[in-house]
Amino acid sequence: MTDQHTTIIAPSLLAADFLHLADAIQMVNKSEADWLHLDVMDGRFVPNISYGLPVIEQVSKACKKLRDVHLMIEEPHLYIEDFQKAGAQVLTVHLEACVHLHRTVQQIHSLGMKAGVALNPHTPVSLLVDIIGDLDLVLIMSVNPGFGGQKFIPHTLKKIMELKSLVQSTGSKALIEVDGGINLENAPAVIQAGADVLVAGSTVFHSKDPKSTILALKGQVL
Ligand SMILES: O=C(CO)[C@H](O)[C@H](O)COP(=O)(O)O
Ligand SMILES: [Fe+2]
Repeated sequence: MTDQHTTIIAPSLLAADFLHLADAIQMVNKSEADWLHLDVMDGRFVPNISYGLPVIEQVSKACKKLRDVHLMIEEPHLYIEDFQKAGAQVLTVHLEACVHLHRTVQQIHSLGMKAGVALNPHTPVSLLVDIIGDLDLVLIMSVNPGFGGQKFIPHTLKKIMELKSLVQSTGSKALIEVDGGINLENAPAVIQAGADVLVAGSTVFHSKDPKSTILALKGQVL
């Protein structure tokens, strides 16, 4: 999607203190984070409900970083324009939730957003062969979607490598984003496997010094 040499860090607001969202956004604005990751859960595609359009609209007004919206919802095609109006800049839908994935990607692009497709841990990378050329981003779920604070599933490292080969062999511009259970211990291996973007919720927002943790995730210790 963009020429970049350092890893993009996208803190996930899911792990922030919801009573003090403004503080969390100011921290992200002042940090070396590149994006803000926003997780939308509908209680149907995943067994949890997070936050939705009104929250993203307000967050977008205050957030100076790129808004990376991860839709864990059924029938996401019904809400593409709503999320664009709320301030989404990258909009990621789950392959498992889309019957007409190509049409949904076209819809996202027609509204001026970057389009991402997310894969659950059990969904093979090979299912992307006929869509990879149209994507700006692929999100590899490294936990089962629905909750923050879960443990990284090790076999997803192999999927990141498979996706990297697919991206390189097809000349796709898609960035590889990895989401779930990322911490300071596993981040180097995830980057080594081919990740361009690391999502980190608990590791950033539950740390004593979130700004330093963001730098450390990038491999630049303060
Ligand atoms: O999509 C998600 C969960 O479905 C979140 O982005 C992810 O879990 C981030 O949280 P953590 O870094 O705490 O695992
Ligand atoms: Fe996410």
